[in-house]
Amino acid sequence: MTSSNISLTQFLIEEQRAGRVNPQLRLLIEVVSRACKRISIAVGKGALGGVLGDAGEGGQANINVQGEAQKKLDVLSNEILLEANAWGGHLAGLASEEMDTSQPIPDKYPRGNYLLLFDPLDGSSNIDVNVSVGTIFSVLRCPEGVTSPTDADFLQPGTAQVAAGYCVYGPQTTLVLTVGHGTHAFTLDREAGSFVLTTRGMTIPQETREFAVNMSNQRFWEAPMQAYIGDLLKGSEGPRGKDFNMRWIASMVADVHRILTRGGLFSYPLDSKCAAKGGKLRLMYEANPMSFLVEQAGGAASTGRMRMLEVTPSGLHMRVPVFMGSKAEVDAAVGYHQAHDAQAH
Ligand SMILES: O=P(O)(O)OC[C@H]1O[C@](O)(COP(=O)(O)O)[C@@H](O)[C@@H]1O
Ligand SMILES: [Mg+2]
Ligand SMILES: [Mg+2]
Repeated sequence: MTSSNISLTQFLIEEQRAGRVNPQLRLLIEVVSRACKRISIAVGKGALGGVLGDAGEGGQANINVQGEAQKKLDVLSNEILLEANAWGGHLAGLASEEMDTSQPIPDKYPRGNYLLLFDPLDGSSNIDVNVSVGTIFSVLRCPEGVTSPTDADFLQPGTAQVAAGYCVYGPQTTLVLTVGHGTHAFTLDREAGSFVLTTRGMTIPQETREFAVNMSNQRFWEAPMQAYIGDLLKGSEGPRGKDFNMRWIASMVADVHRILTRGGLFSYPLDSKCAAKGGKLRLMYEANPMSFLVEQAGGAASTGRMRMLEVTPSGLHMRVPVFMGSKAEVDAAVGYHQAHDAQAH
């Protein structure tokens, strides 16, 4: 990454002058980035901050709306994002992977025009073992005339997003952002306390020799996924004619960050364990914001059967199969699904 002297604040002012963000959206992104700084500090303290381990009392785990045991840092990150965004006047409502329903901004605060959705801490299983985790966020417009939004107001396709981003808490804390005009990376200068633009216009190579998937689920996958990965594993001796490498961090933010940096395919396909739920990853908090960032960097994102950003959400916590990254490789994976479905009819 090349360093610049442009802070996130300066970048957003430039974007505002160019007419690509308005003052309310600029404030929203600033507030989210400040919350990410606070989460980064909490993650960095680890055991010293008493933030590791499961949330809950008396040995009883807290189970969230996803049916998953919450980590202390899941709860803390959620609270940091809620608290930071409640009173600024830039939002009409918020929704989080960790909350059952959306929350309108309380009456005592001014309301803005935007809806914010987030996965406060992605890759929770990696928190306790000191492997990168992150925050993912998506911004939608509040429908015209709605002053107190309900869940239904959030059910907009990914194409309606006005901004999306993630912050990965790894060896460096990096915020990656799109407002619909390219995907840009900002690295946290820990001493100065500000995010500095380090890559303007991230670009994902079209071709790749690297894929990311949880291989332990192989026997639970659908036939087209079995066929696709089977051919990748045959390498130079198979129909793809080249050897592939595999990486799986099990933090979507970290896996997608690698792909935005050097290319690759990220996949969490449908499997028989998660089929009843529709998939593992969440459309509104994970798949849509990441798909927007990946498309803005020249990549592609699909469910395997349709463009991710065109999926009509049926619920706030809807889950979907995910394929994203280098365009030629996403197209290849989609091709296996199309061929299978065509044969089945
Ligand atoms: O443990 P698995 O099945 O490999 O799943 C890993 C995936 O689950 C996730 O951790 C889900 O996100 P949360 O940690 O926010 O629930 C993704 O980040 C990651 O890609
Ligand atoms: Mg997640
Ligand atoms: Mg999470």
